[in-house]
Amino acid sequence: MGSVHQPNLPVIEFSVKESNSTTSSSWVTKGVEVTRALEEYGCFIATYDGVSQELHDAVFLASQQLFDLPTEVKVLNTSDTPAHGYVGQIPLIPLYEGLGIENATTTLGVERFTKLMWPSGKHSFSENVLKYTKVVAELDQMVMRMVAKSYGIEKHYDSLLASTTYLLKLIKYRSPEVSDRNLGIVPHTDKTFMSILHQNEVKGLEIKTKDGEWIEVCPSPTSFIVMAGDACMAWTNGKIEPSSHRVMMQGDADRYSLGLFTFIRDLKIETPQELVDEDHPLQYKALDHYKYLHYHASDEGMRSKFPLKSYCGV
Ligand SMILES: O=C(O)CCC(=O)C(=O)O
Ligand SMILES: [Fe+2]
Repeated sequence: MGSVHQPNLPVIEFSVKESNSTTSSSWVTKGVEVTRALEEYGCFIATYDGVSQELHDAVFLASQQLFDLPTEVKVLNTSDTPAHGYVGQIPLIPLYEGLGIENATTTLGVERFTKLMWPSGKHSFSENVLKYTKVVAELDQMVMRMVAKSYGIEKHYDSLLASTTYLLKLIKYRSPEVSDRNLGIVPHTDKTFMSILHQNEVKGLEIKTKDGEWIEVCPSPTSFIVMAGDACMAWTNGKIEPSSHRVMMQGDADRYSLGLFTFIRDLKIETPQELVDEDHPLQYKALDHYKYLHYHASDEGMRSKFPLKSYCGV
């Protein structure tokens, strides 16, 4: 190892204060930086002051309490959409357990979930989760507005934003026993529009660069991994390509992570004309995001090496 070159992901600083200064020159410059990072790596590290240390600790504690519930309770979290409900006890990835909260930036969505898990109520869970999702959704919207502005497609982003829904995925990886493989989650790209990941103090997330190297992402309470999903690739005519990532577990501590995922509902995702020309012909037909999620979970979709292309490639 020793001299092996370890590339780093770009780190870009964000502040809640910035979300309204969308015309300042520093905002525009940052937008160019963000877009370049997404084009080059499919993701970047955002440092963000929106989640205080206190809120960080509170949501990870809430997550721990959630996973401590009996399996019979956790499986009550079902969904019509693949991988949006409870996922666990999968032989290929025995360390992994995930629970999804749909409409996670709304009081209704979060309270519905809380009631399902704690029928007699657990106000602190709803309160902290909602605080977290709202402030991280602001980061998502800042990033996407910057990308849209730098491509000159802001008005198209406005209509996408109006149809954006947020799924909060709470994830636990138990520490591997001697007989376990240490694979936490298999290499994959996200089927989302965008994903924002956050991990507790236990590392494990690895991201593959275009050169095929795996980069470890160091956990920090103020760092978020902003990552493009397949739907973003279709929207940007392939300019932004999602990165493959996986989780590898080591040591004897359990790992908790949070993913705030965006999906586009009730609107077909169409590549803006501004991104299509003779040198950049249209790559993807208009995409129904939820139908794509079902396709991806079908036998045909699972067999496909590149499901986005087999589903809606031109
Ligand atoms: O746990 C992590 O850090 C990554 C989770 C992930 O990649 C996913 O849920 O799609
Ligand atoms: Fe992922």
